[in-house]
Amino acid sequence: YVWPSPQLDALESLRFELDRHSIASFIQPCTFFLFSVDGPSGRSNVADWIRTAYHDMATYNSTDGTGGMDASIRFAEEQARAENVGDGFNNTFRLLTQITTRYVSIADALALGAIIAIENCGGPEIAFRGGRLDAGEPNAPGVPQPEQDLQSHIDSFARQGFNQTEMIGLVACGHTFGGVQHDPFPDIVPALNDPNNTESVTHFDSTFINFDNNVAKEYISGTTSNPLVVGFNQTTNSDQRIFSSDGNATMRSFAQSSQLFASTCAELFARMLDTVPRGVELTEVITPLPVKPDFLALTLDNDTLQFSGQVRFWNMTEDPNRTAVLLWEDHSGATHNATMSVGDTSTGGGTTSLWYAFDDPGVRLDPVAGITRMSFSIDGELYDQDGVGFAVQDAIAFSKTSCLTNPNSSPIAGRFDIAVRNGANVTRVFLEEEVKDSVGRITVVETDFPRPASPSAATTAYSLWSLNMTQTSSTRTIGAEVDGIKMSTGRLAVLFDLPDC
Ligand code: HEM
Repeated sequence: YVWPSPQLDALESLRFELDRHSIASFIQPCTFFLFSVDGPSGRSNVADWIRTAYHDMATYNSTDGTGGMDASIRFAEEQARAENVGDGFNNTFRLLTQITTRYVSIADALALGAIIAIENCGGPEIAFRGGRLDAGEPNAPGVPQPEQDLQSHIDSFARQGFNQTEMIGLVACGHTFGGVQHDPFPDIVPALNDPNNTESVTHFDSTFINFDNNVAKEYISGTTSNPLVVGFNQTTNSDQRIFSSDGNATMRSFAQSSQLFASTCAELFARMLDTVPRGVELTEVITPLPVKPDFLALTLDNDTLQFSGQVRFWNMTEDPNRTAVLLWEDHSGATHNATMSVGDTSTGGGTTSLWYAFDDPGVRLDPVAGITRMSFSIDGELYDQDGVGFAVQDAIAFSKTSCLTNPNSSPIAGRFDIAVRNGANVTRVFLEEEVKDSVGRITVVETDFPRPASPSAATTAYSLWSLNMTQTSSTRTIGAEVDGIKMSTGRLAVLFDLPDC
């Protein structure tokens, strides 16, 4: 995709800058389980997330297009059903809702969590698309249960959009992680009284914390202890019935080839996560941008416009001899350049990225000339998104005239000034505040800056729009409507660091 795209940019960061976001910290190491009470529980966040994603999807009805990945399993009413026994679903949302924003739905967070868990615990790379929408109410039931017979499972997976071979695959792919707990399934697995497995989990294979084909190898060699294969209760041996339903052909092929198992699972997991209610349009598969600007900020300081930001170069490591240059074009078509300084690195997707910065206060621009787009040059090689450049919107900027009108009040009060470019088609400037609706979906509440009756000129190029506000604990950012299109600057509207008026 072409940068900027707020939703794709946000999803791309979560997917590929693992060490900068909280998701990865919950699955490092893959044995990590945040909710253990009495020591090692035998459970993991990883297994919880993957099972939750499957149970969310399993309500899909391919005939009428209802159900699917829409985070409806967050509703207590779904979790109260026998098909969703256990606290793993609640645990999952307690962690994964930490990364939801207006751009990242709860269902996208769930899909991302499952993908990052699988990939980072030995699994194959899985194609990730974003754009799932969160259900406003529970879906109809439909998750398979171990005591159902084979035909019910074949029918159930067919309703979900998977044929019999794919059913065998998806169950094996899921059951390479985790196991069955005694508490929710006392009729399937025994209490273990093991201080290293406090929740009495009988695991599906001997390597239950990571992805591999041992679930198939141990099944075929007859050494498995999968409680849904060799459980003492025949009725609940659903994996046994499913795995053997084609004469073990599929499981044998998985046991023989770890590569076939990995590639089959990559495809089936992607399809599972992309099974969404009819009408929901997913984005393209998100791949890392080779060059990605971020944290851009424009600040009007008297007669200069300061432009700061960072840019990430995918799969690049530091080299002190390199010259990294920011190039930008102004409204008159002239180009300018500045050398960037080397900043941080970030890792994710098995790759290290290098960040260059044109950090605070950044480069100084003539406000009249402004900026329209930028590109980057590394040792003379130009990065300009195939000629389109990286568009920069200078219609609005934060103005340094912003100040505290009442620094001693509680909460403190101040005036936020936004500089609006003269001649730009800016119809609104507003505060954005992300709030959760009654079912946990994030929406944005906007508070308009009054349009000044006679704009006070900040410079020859910009006029000020002002809003008096008090400090609240919630995070607010600045947005505007430019040429009829809403945009967010991402700029935080915080009062604490402003000078007194
Ligand atoms: C007929 C289909 C299936 C049945 C009857 C079934 C049944 C079960 C049962 C009874 C458990 C134990 C849950 C617990 O103790 O908390 C379990 C765990 C699990 N299932 Fe399935 N499952 C099926 C398909 C799938 C599929 C398709 C996936 C994913 C692709 C999946 C992923 C998991 C995972 C990751 C766990 C481990 C959870 C943990 O250890 O906390 N299952 N399954």
